[in-house]
Amino acid sequence: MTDPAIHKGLAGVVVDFTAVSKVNPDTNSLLYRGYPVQELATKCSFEEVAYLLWHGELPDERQLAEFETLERSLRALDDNVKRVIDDLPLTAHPMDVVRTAVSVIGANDPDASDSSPESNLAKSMSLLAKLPAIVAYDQRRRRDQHLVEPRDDLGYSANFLHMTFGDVPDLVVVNAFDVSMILYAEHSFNASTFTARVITSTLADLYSAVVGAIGALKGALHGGANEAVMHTFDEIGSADKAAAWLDAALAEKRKIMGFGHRVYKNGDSRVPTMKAALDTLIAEYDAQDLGDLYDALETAMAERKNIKPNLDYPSGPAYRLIGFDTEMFTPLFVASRITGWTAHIMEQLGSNALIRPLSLYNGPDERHLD
Ligand SMILES: CC(=O)SCCNC(=O)CCNC(=O)[C@H](O)C(C)(C)COP(=O)(O)OP(=O)(O)OC[C@H]1O[C@@H](n2cnc3c(N)ncnc32)[C@H](O)[C@@H]1OP(=O)(O)O
Ligand SMILES: O=C([O-])CC(=O)C(=O)O
Repeated sequence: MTDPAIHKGLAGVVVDFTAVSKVNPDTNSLLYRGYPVQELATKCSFEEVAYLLWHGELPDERQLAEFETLERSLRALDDNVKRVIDDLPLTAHPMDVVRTAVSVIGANDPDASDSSPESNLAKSMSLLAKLPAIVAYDQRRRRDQHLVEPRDDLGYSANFLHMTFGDVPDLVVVNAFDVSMILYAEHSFNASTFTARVITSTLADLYSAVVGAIGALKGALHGGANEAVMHTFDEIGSADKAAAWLDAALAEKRKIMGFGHRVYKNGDSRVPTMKAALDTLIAEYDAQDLGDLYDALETAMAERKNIKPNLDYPSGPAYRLIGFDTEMFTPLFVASRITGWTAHIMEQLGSNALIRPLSLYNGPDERHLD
């Protein structure tokens, strides 16, 4: 009997249907519930996109107003969550802080194990509303600054920046941030979403699935790359050093963070939109040096490896310009991706099958104790 084929990393394996999003590398497109993400990024708010991902349709005026009112009412952090964050050392990575905070919220929810669609939607909304407060609180405590309370007269992104920096930046900055939130929201069966679906498939609760997804997103091959891109930029220093730096890095067989993708082999569909948002920030902050470095590394990588940037490449420098510390970048991804993760958790539960693949044993032959 021949051995079954092994699909290392599940590359190329189709494991289920999804109606949440469609990633098409042939047309270099990404649809959320049928809508091109570029159109959503220019015409919709992050709140409308969250509604779309959860409900399958964009909200009408009344539905959006209700959604916004509810989201704004849930933004404040409970004291028990703040206390747990306060007790975590500053040596803890912010992703560990977010992961722990979500776990605490879950442990304090008396309805944690109610997996009805209504309850899971309510939990998803609560996490969507609270994640900005968690990220902002952690960013501020690392800067020895006090908590800034949420404002319910502001939209999601403006309030997120207000809670982080103590004021609302120019509209161009809020818009660029909102675009990044929309682009990061959903991407089919990526590693963190698949993790959430695996955990959900055991009938564990939504919080457990989200905590697991945060763990999967932390890695540098996935969400952690937006932070790693900035470390690369800091290591290189300036545009004129990019090509030599890249040659040395490739000679050492290093992976260049923010480049390459498991599904897209000819460029990430989201990059042009995020690069345009980055360009508005470069103009706003008069940061052409950063833009030059971005272009120089991208060009050198294309020449040497013909590998294109993924979404983390423009997002990292955008978050730097907005003012976030580098290690806060992946938690920003969490704040956005909570929408996609929870949409998939609800979809998985809607037609569940335990996810349990097979493996081919290659250990010692059967043997026995004397
Ligand atoms: C939002 C996101 O999560 S997007 C992904 C973010 N992650 C990163 O930016 C990390 C850097 N990129 C990578 O490590 C990879 O491109 C991945 C993990 C994203 C995709 O990996 P895979 O689909 O497994 O591709 P794989 O690693 O097999 O790459 C194919 C070839 O391209 C090379 N390659 C791919 N990406 C890179 C890179 N960023 N730097 C250098 N070489 C690369 C590989 O070394 C390999 O070369 P080889 O055939 O000579 O061995
Ligand atoms: O799809 C992937 O493998 C990774 C990615 O781009 C994402 O999760 O946004």
